[in-house]
Amino acid sequence: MEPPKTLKSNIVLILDYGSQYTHLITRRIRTLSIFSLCISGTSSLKTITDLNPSVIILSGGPHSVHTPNSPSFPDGFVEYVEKNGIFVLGICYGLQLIVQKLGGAVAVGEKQEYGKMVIEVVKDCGELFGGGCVGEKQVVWMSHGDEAVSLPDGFEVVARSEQGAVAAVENKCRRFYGLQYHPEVTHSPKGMETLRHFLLDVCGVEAGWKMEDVMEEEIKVIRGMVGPQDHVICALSGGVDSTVAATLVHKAIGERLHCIFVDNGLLRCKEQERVMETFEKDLHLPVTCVDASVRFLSELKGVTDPEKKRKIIGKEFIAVFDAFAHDLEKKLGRKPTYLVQGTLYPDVIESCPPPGSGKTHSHTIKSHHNVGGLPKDMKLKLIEPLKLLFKDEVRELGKILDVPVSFLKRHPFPGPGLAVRIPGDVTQGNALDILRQVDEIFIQAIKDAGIYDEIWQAFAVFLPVKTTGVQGDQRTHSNAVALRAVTSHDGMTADWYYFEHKFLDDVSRKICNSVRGVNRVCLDITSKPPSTIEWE
Ligand SMILES: Nc1ncnc2c1ncn2[C@@H]1O[C@H](COP(=O)(O)OP(=O)(O)OP(=O)(O)O)[C@@H](O)[C@H]1O
Ligand SMILES: O=c1[nH]c(=O)c2[nH+]cn([C@@H]3O[C@H](COP(=O)(O)O)[C@@H](O)[C@H]3O)c2[nH]1
Ligand SMILES: NC(=O)CC[C@H](N)C(=O)O
Ligand SMILES: [Mg+2]
Repeated sequence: MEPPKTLKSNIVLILDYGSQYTHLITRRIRTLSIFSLCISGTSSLKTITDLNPSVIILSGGPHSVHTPNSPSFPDGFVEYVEKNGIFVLGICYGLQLIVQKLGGAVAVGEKQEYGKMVIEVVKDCGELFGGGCVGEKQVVWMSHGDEAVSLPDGFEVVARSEQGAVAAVENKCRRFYGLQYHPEVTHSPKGMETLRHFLLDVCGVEAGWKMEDVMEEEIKVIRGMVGPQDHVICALSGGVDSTVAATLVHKAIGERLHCIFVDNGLLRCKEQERVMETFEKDLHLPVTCVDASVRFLSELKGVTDPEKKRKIIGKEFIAVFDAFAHDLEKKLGRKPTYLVQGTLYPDVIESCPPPGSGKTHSHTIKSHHNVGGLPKDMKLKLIEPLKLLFKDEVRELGKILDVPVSFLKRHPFPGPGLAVRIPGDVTQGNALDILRQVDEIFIQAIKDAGIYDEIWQAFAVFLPVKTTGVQGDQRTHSNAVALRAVTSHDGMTADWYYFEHKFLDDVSRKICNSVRGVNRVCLDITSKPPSTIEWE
């Protein structure tokens, strides 16, 4: 994206070192009406100077600054920023990079800090948190194993974690600042306030950039891509993303859009019937349902590696879409050339570094079936109008497009469905059947308790272990299941949901009493990070 000319001096440039959250930083800053742009952390000095930023943010990342060949800013960077009065903020790896490059030291920390932490402001009159707040505590989200053990000359510690580790540093004169935690994630409740204060008050950036109207822009792009006679197919899952994507594309090309819902054998209890009914009743979009469960399950038989499972699912989806395009060709006399998917930015971030995004140092966490899981030789060209948006933004867009609230409020359900909730072979024993029953009881209990909307996503997991139980005075050796419910804003970070004990007690008894083959119920109490939301 080209920076707007008029705001050249108000650009916040993000140098990406591979953090899973780099694009959240970009997004959060844009919500402050400040233009921000993300490029690779190892970009040349010329690329950086050409953009003429007023603030540079160095992102987090999976590498350690004390290991050889870890990514860094180019030679001459420090001299350039100091000469031009540019403010630099390092976040996590970025802080460690500043410390190390300017003459301090970073080492593997005595304790690692993952997830929720409390930090305390230890310096009065610091710039990052403003004056007069020494002693103030706040909850922040950490994800690091290294720590700054000695600071470069002129730097001061402004905040420490409750474990005593450096949490924020600054050197006012040289305009270098660092946060060891992630202010950009919503699990750092005061993070946005700190970013706003830093950019507006400390750096003096002027907020004037308005987010373009995504809907109008996307409609223009789609009309430009698809010829006036071309037909397009849309993979519709009944979830929020594909529903919003379909509605948007329908607005752009009308009747030439053909939606397909695939039963891949990995759906939840009665999902096919429920989804088809709601499409017809609420959405008024024509949808063809294809039952492809046999081919998906036979391809998955005996496969235990999570990434292999995801790739197989991605490939099968495309094979089904190709066959649908072929059928349509017979009917319409013209083969659809485009496939609409409701791919979101987090799918892309976690699957692979998107080309041109500057994300060249990140690790692949998992191949989302609709991104990293796609076959290389697929013929249909992709239309993914939501590819740069996060879930909460898609819900906003859905509202503008008048998508019924019933759709927008649905918990996400991944395309690979129950396959990523049965670690190992999905076809083992009657795992799918057991999981469907347990999931149905759990979700119904959540709805009955009136807490569905408080939870971002909830589901059951089939554990491929057998444990000993006593049921009806008989010894049983049956499966265990786990329950997972999380709160989140965009699926990039998540916290586990605090159920009341009575709810858990009721639901656990109900599961063991009604689902044959289960004699133990566990609760997943891990945040993301260190876990991911799905188990595979
Ligand atoms: N059963 C399915 N049939 C057809 N397409 C599907 C199916 N499951 C997933 N897809 C495609 O894969 C994309 C990604 O799936 P994903 O679950 O992330 O999104 P969604 O289902 O649209 O929304 P949500 O995340 O709210 O469930 C979907 O947008 C859709 O294009
Ligand atoms: O359509 C999808 N295809 C996939 O392959 C996939 N993997 C994870 N998810 C969903 O993404 C969100 C984040 O999940 P994770 O923390 O497990 O990565 C959660 O909402 C997950 O349900 C997927 N959605
Ligand atoms: N999230 C990060 O930026 C982590 C930085 C570094 N890899 C560490 O573990 O300390
Ligand atoms: Mg889905």
